[in-house]
Amino acid sequence: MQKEKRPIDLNNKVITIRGLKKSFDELDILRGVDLDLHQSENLVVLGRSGTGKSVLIKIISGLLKPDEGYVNVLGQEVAKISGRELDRLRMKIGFSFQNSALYDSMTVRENLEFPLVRNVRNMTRGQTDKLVENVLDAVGLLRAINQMPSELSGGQRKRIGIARTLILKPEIMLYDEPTAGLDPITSMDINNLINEVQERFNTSSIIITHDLTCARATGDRIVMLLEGQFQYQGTFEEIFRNDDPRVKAFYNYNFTD
Ligand SMILES: Nc1ncnc2c1ncn2[C@@H]1O[C@H](COP(=O)(O)OP(=O)(O)OP(=O)(O)O)[C@@H](O)[C@H]1O
Repeated sequence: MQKEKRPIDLNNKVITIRGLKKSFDELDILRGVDLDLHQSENLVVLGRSGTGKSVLIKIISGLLKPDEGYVNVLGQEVAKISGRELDRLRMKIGFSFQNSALYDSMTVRENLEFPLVRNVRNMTRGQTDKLVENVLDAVGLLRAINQMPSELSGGQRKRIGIARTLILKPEIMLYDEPTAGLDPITSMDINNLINEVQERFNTSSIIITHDLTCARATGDRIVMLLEGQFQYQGTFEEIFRNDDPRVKAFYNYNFTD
């Protein structure tokens, strides 16, 4: 299902990237990437495996250094800030990884408290409980508060992973393959959740995927990474109206047997 169009404030950017290049040995992965993420926008980055989508996310979050180019996140140039500033910046970025990376020996409640204990000082028991319940409610899993991750389905674990990220009230969400390994119905639930998070928490998000159903359902705007650069951008319809055989192949791979 196509996402309903939302008004985007083009003057309010939370990420600006210009001329980003990154190579590993002789392999040129990103060859001059330009990207803007606007406030409260869901931006989908589409690309085949190995095109550098994860590398891009790592550069945005300061885990990898660019070889060339300008990367500004929430007003700070990532390559130029100190380690401490980078830590503070990372607190404003929520990551939803492919595997939800929950601690199996902890209950859902303990998993959600973990980032608070590590990052926020002087919280009372009552404040902690309230935050945990609030994010669990946001992902529709309040009832799972005392369960162990092993008792949950893949989709539920994914939701708890997203709740754990939301607990620190991130301004930017980075979703890496949010629907990977999930069945179509559970995937649709996660797509809806991504949109609900956008509405409820006013986050700006980058959604990395090669699942076109996810792209269509969540993306206010879609960019396509081909051969190290964003070659096309627009709405889902605008991108796939294109005659470029590489774009057509991507579409056919997703929607035909
Ligand atoms: N730290 C690294 N050292 C060397 N090569 C790397 C490193 N990180 C990524 N690469 C290479 O960069 C390329 C892009 O990797 P990346 O993980 O960004 O792909 P991707 O688009 O996210 O793919 P997928 O959809 O399969 O996750 C790959 O060829 C990978 O081997």
